[in-house]
Amino acid sequence: MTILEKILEVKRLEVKQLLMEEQVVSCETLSKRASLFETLRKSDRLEVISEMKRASPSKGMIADQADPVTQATAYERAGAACISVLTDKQFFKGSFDDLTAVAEAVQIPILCKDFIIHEVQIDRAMEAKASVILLIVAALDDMTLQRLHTYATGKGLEVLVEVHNAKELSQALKIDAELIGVNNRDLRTFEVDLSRTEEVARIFPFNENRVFISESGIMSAADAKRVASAGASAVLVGESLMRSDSVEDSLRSLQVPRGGVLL
Ligand SMILES: O=C(O)c1ccccc1NCC(=O)[C@H](O)[C@H](O)COP(=O)(O)O
Repeated sequence: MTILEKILEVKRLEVKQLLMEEQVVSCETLSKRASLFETLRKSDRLEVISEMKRASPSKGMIADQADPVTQATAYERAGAACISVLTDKQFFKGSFDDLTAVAEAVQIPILCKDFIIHEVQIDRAMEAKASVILLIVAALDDMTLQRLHTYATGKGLEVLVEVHNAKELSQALKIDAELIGVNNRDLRTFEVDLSRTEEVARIFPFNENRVFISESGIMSAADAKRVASAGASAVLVGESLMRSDSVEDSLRSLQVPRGGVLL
């Protein structure tokens, strides 16, 4: 069984639990935050979606003592476009309390980074004050991807649709995703390869209705320049910022000029 399959098994149990508890209220209003899509579309530098990441299946413990609010406020001061908060407990040592604490401490968009397979998790993310959710194409069949995308956008949330190859990109394009992220990490083998971003960028139909984001494995300004010149508008960065002794300087060093297609 791959790690993704294991994670999804746990998520199915969490969904059952959430549906039984009937505690999640379906929120109809969103806290007012800037649109991540508009921020990325208008920017002429590579923007950073910086992640609160204590641990991961591939690296084990990364920063067990990290305080989400301290981390998030440093990210915001350094000009992050968005803060991604891992909310999964079992594999990433995150929580919805982390998400809410971060959302209450900063003004910028907040991404709920979890493995969403059901509407009730979208309600949970919204209740915890997320303004963006993640949908991973590899975790969903076409119909569920479409249904969850429609559900989330209908509630005013933005959706980052994560792909890993050309086939998944075509699935993301079919649902008119605006925020499309290429994960450089293979979620089945953990192998990280920035050439994933370059390969998908070659066939990415750049236009003003969608932005291209490079996710995972960005460790340096050189990595940032590499994916920016492939056409990325933003990078999603966790580990290297969590391990940095100077979070703000590290984040700023990734905000390189956009090298790709400016629309
Ligand atoms: O990070 C992992 O080990 C992992 C394993 C299985 C599924 C997802 C995983 N990570 C989620 C992410 O996408 C990353 O946290 C995010 O892109 C940041 O990556 P990095 O900068 O390499 O920490």
